Amino acid sequence: MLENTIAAIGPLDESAMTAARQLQARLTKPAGSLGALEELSVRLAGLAGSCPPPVPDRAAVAIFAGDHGVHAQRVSPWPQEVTGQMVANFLAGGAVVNAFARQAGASVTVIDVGVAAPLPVADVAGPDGAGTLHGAPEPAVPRLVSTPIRAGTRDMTVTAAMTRQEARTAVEVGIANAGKLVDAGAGILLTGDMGIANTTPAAALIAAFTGVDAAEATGRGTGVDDPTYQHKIEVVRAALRRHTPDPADPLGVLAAVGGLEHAALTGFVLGAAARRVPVLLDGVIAVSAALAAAAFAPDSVAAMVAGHRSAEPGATVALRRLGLTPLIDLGLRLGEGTGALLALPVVTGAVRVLHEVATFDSAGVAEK
Ligand SMILES: Cc1cc2ncn([C@H]3O[C@H](COP(=O)(O)O)[C@@H](O)[C@H]3O)c2cc1C
Ligand SMILES: O=C(O)c1cccnc1
Repeated sequence: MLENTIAAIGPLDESAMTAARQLQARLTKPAGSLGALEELSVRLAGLAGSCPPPVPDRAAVAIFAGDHGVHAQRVSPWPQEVTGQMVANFLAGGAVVNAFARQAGASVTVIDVGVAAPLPVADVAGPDGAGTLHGAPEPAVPRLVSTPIRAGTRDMTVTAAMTRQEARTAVEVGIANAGKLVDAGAGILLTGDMGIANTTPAAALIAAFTGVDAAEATGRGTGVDDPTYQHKIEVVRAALRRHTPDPADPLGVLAAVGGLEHAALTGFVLGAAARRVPVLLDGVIAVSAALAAAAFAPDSVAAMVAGHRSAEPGATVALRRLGLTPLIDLGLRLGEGTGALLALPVVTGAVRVLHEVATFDSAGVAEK
């Protein structure tokens, strides 16, 4: 499945992009006045192979959840059980991602690729547990997809986080879920993540794929103090020294220093690119996975839209390498898919312009 997906990923359609540029020039606004939205609309036309491209409606956020053996190195102040507890919170509709998904009208799917604790989902009451909704579209009930690959990764400072086969299975779970959501009608996919300690493998992936030092790729995650931050950098450095991952072998990099949700997100991005559907990236976990996707298939970058600039320094390193400019920059450092959801109306707006705005000719507006 991985090889077929990579083979299906191709470049943008130049003629659709030319048509979109020409249409932008005829719309009733000064040329270039929509800034980054104009180039985004052109790129989405190239991705869809049509002008205008479809409005990216029926947005779907996929939250890949997993645990991390490297948690044993005390790289996060939070106990590992929080991963499963937050999954239950997502399913009950009570997390920040749920509030933003209701606002954006996006569906929420949680995919368990390796949460260590048994999920306490039997107690989940449903979306009404989230309290009163104010004027939001009726929320789709968050769904759980249960495809655990192992009960968390191994500790990457001791051994490879995953076998190559486990990493491949996780990538393929991501591809399969992208395909299922697109088949169900999603016009845009959004990345989400949950996994206590997952900013540590994200930093290791970013250092491995870009070659920056561990100190540049590593951030404070949920908010570690100064001594823990220095220790976290050393943990990332030790893992890289142990495995010397080869950036030309993305499956090997994911297996050595990645996480189950990072690998699944890699597949999710590849799956979106293969189906020529845009994938809106969230924060540092998403962009670390996007680097792996770009290593598998350089053309997959054409399907990626950077939702926001995470406060994690590694995110900026990764975005620079991918050549992506984030749509919003609000100092967020939460994950879950929250930054991607906030950026969704920007993407929808960029495409809606091509569908709905009058031309100088049709509206009888004089040109300069
Ligand atoms: C209550 C809570 C909700 C979260 N939602 C996302 N994350 C985020 O924080 C975690 C990564 O940070 P670190 O590497 O420092 O552990 C991930 O689970 C990520 O999704 C959360 C973290 C917590 C504690
Ligand atoms: O950028 C993110 O997505 C992020 C940052 C800190 C903690 N968890 C996620």
